[in-house]
Amino acid sequence: MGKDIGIDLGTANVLIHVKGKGVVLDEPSVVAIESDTKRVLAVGEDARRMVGRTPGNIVAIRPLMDGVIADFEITETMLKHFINRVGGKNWYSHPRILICAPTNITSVEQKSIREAAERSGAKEVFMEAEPKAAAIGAGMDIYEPSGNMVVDIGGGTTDVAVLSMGDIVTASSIKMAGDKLDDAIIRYIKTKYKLMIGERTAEDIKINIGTVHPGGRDAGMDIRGRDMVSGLPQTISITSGEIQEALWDSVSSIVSAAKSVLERTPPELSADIIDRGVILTGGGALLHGLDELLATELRVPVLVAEDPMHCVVKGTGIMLDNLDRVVKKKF
Ligand SMILES: Nc1ncnc2c1ncn2[C@@H]1O[C@H](COP(=O)(O)OP(=O)(O)OP(=O)(O)O)[C@@H](O)[C@H]1O
Repeated sequence: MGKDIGIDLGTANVLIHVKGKGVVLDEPSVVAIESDTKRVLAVGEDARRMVGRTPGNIVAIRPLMDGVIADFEITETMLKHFINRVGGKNWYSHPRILICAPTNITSVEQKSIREAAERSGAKEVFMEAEPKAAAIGAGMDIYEPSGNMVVDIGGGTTDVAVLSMGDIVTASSIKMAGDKLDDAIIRYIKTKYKLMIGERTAEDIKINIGTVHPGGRDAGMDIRGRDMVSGLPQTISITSGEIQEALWDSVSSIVSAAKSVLERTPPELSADIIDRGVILTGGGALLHGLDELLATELRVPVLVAEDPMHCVVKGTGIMLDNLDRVVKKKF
């Protein structure tokens, strides 16, 4: 008998839940390949360490971009690799797979996610909207007739949704999330200091000293990059205040997306959201000060879910228990 598995196929990370076992895999969505032979050299964390550090004939690819598949073959290779790793020799037959996707992707994009899962060995593929899985994984009771609002900020997309009676009432999905915040930091440092830094450094800055709440954090960091004028390596010091400035425009789009969903929400459900608060999930929920900024802007309580990066995959795990009943094959 095959086991059912739930997959959070994210732009930044892939997480897999195996029914009866829990979350068994949490790896970056990166594949390193030799460009001339197309041979796969590493997948996941091993490949991530190579990002920005590969010699000419090796490329470290992130096959998903903005929440959707950018490179189909590499996504399939990556999924197969991860599914085999968690199943090992124990897959007696092909598993049923529940996989999540952002809410506003096109039917072609949906089809390509489904096909990648099918070609990775699934017997049957079920798809579910990411914010629904996130809300369930965050412990919200979305099956009651009351309003629950979730903001899931990943690497590629921010998905905002109000859910009631098991379904999405209003939603918005924007291609503004962790990756674009890193890009904003790269651009800021390039413009202000004429210093080129890599994606990994930008992410480290965001996590270690970044904030979006005025005066919320007062930290500093020495960073290294390549001076654009001399072409030589250089070290500079930056502060949390500068990163807040760098992130301002990008974070404003996340705030606007959340506002627009609230504005379209029926008043009874809005009243429930005032009582229960908005729940933040995804890695972006950990961005320093985002909860406070959203609470100020939306004028409702905002809470970060426990273990926000695991909410979607945990949600798939809970839905696996009732796969035939609660999940549609299409959404
Ligand atoms: N402490 C932190 N502060 C700010 N951002 C963080 C922190 N920890 C992780 N992140 C960011 O969270 C993002 C990854 O989150 P997550 O794994 O939820 O995304 P994903 O599910 O792969 O993406 P998507 O749902 O968009 O496809 C990355 O951009 C990462 O930089």
